Amino acid sequence: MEEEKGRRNVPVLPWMRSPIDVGVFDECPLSLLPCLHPGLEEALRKMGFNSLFPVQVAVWQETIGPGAFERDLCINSPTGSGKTLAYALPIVQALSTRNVKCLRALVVLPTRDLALQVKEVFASIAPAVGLTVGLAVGQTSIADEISVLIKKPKLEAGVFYDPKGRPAELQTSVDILVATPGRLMDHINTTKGFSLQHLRYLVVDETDRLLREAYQSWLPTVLKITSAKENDFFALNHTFGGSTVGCLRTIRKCGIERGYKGKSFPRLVKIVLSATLTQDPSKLSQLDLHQPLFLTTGSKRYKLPDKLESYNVICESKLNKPLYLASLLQDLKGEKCIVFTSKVESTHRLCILLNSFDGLGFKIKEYSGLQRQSVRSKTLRAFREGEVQVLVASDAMTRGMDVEGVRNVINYDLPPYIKTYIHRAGRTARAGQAGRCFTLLRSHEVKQFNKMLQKADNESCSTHPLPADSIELLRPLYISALEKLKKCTESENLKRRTSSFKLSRTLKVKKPTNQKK
Ligand SMILES: Nc1ncnc2c1ncn2[C@@H]1O[C@H](COP(=O)(O)OP(=O)(O)OP(=O)(O)O)[C@@H](O)[C@H]1O
Repeated sequence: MEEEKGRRNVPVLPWMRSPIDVGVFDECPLSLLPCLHPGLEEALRKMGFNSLFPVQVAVWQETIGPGAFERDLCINSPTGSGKTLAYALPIVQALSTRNVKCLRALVVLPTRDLALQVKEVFASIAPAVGLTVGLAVGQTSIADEISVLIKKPKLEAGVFYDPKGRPAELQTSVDILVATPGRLMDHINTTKGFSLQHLRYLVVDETDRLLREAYQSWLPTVLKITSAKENDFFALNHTFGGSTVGCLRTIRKCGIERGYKGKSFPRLVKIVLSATLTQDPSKLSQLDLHQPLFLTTGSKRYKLPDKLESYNVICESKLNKPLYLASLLQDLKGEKCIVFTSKVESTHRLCILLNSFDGLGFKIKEYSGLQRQSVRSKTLRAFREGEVQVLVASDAMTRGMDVEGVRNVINYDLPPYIKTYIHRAGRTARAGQAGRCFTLLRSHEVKQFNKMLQKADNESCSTHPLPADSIELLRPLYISALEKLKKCTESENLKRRTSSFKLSRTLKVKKPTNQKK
């Protein structure tokens, strides 16, 4: 049985079997980091960073260091270990010598809030070396986005006009673009002047999440555009919506380097990352990786942050779970905390219920995929600024979100997979800080839960006791909170029914007019 378990942990792909262990790297003070651009060092110090984290040092070595971006990188490193800067810094440093402004680096993320967060990291360092960062996430109208991303070109050194192509009119005005797949595809398909022709770096962050869904085939589309040979560009111009691809060309050095040999265009360098990177060959093959190098931490497939403490909280019955949660929140005394539920509907109900508990004394808000993006962003801002202490969240919050000062994560619902546990728990204990993850369980679930934790090298998960008197004191408040929840749900249902009735009446009134037409 043990052997079988062991065998299951061995990656199928040969290049994954001899990874670089990020765990053997130490933090490196900025002053000792070889080749770091002085402008970037200054920008990092302004961010309060005086050294690079191990994963950042390891990636630096494979990109700016002797590795020289020769291999595509697959990075599996714990939550909060600093993966964003691990790719942002070498890309910005490598592009700092560029002469012509055009889109050279594309970073794709699964959600808008994550993309905004990553854009902030690039925006903190890129201007120090004269680079511009753009965002394509659908936060503003497509017209507004285009006005930022595309500009009328000036012919600069290194660019020549191609008489065979169409006249140069428009070109991308950012060097680095952070995008979500949907909006990226909108620009590829319809935005005049949006070109990936000069792309040198492609980052697929939260890779396993992005590979799980097709998202309008963004990946094959990007790979097709960027792997095209020089002669194919005109053809692609027609295939991908008539952008000005083919009009401008950057004259590039075509060295006899690994991966470049015999090609007139340097290959696209890919960096893929996650705290739970997939090892599935069929998924990874979609990325068309070039001599991939696997960087991971330790020998286990999954790793939790070093300073994360995991606890379970035993609830005597399913019905009383909210009571235990309220008691736990009280015990945590208003420390910044994220409570995870497994369904958007329960997120909503639980948030109303907690807010109906008189005297809990802290601000509680909901963050879920059911809400409009603008509402979510507002809540997130309030949580970051400390105006909200408890966020009741669906799994929309699980991945990548980085909020300073989150001391506790609570799994109100048992996470279905170890990957879910890792990403949820990873909202705390970030950047070497301490953090705690509590999971509310019924006693019969403890065995299953412990078994799941072992997959992440976590053998010890002790029980966090709640004072019995605090539960008893909260019980009457819980009963009245349930009443308030019932009233609130009824009034919400009534509102929903009324608005759908009004909508159906409006449609009926309009119908004859449409039929006439
Ligand atoms: N060199 C550094 N020094 C100090 N803090 C850093 C450094 N690098 C990153 N950080 C901080 O560490 C935190 C986590 O970084 P980041 O969000 O990149 O983690 P991650 O590995 O991508 O996590 P996840 O897997 O959850 O997305 C951020 O708050 C970031 O500002």
